[in-house]
Amino acid sequence: MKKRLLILEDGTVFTGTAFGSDRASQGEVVFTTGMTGYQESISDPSFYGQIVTITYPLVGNYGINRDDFESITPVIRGFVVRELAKTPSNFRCDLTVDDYLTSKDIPGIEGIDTRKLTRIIRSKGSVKAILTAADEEVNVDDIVAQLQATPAITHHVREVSPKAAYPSPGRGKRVVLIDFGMKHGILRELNKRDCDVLVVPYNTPAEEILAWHPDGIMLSNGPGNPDEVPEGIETVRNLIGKVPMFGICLGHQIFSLACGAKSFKLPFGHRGGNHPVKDLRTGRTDITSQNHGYAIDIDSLEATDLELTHIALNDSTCEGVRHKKYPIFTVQYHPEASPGPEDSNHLFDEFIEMMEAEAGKGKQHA
Ligand SMILES: NC(=O)CC[C@H](N)C(=O)O
Repeated sequence: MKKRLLILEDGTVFTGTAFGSDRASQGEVVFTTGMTGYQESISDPSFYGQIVTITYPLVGNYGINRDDFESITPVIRGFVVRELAKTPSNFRCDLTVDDYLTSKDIPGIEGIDTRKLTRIIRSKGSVKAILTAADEEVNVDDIVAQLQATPAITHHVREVSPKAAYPSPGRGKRVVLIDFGMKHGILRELNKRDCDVLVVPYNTPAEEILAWHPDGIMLSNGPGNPDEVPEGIETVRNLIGKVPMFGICLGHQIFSLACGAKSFKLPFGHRGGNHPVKDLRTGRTDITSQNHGYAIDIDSLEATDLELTHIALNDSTCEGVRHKKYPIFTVQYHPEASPGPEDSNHLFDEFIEMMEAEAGKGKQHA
């Protein structure tokens, strides 16, 4: 068994056992509190550039299966667990996490104190780290200096958004889905409702989108800082008021920025399948799936046409908004919830109803 090190920019060194790829890797370490759903997390493009640690102590016990991927190519920089199951047992299991990560050239480390790691992230905030072999030549001071000098990764969305548009046909509502690094779950939910979906790259101009005569626009999740997606913000700004919209996570942030709101980086993010969110209009609390490091500043909504609709009950940050004049709503959490609870799945039905209501208005005017 090969030894591997996880070295943090504050100088903390964790020594564990290597699995997955043999290469060294660098990224921002983030923790997620989901007790299951590691396959969906590994393949969620919103984790681009990040080393993911799971707080639940045993990971991999049902293996990797054919059906639960959220994207074709996983883009995490590393995977950190307390204990990795070597002999998964599940009727859907195709291969082990170790074999899967090896095939995708992603390094992992197991046998480290993931609680300690999580407490460091919670108290220090965003932490850069490197995963490397435990050789004699490793000079921790040099690595720490290198980590501290490395600028944060930018342009995440460009790396994960498709290069060209493609259809996912249906007979129902025509939806243009702007893919900022989409989880497949979003497409799955639209397909389930028979939507005629056209998936387009993040930098598709508004005129091109409108030329498809969509009934609605879906803004996907995606990685990185929403302020670094000016093309997306511009496109969305030019679509407001022209067609109903529904946004999720990065899509929610980009829409809010397009309306004049501001975003900020959360101290350590919201990641997991157990985050309570309150709908301020109904008083109902949903348990939600989340994966975000940024949030929209609630105070900045005042100068916009947006109404705050949802808040996180753990830290009272913004979890959803609605446009005061146009049929547009967006949420910071994941109603497509893979992995996670399905409490908020009804939002996709509301999107369909919103498109139907808008189409009805068009007929009355005709
Ligand atoms: N899942 C997402 O879309 C994440 C949005 C954004 N990248 C954030 O971290 O806040």
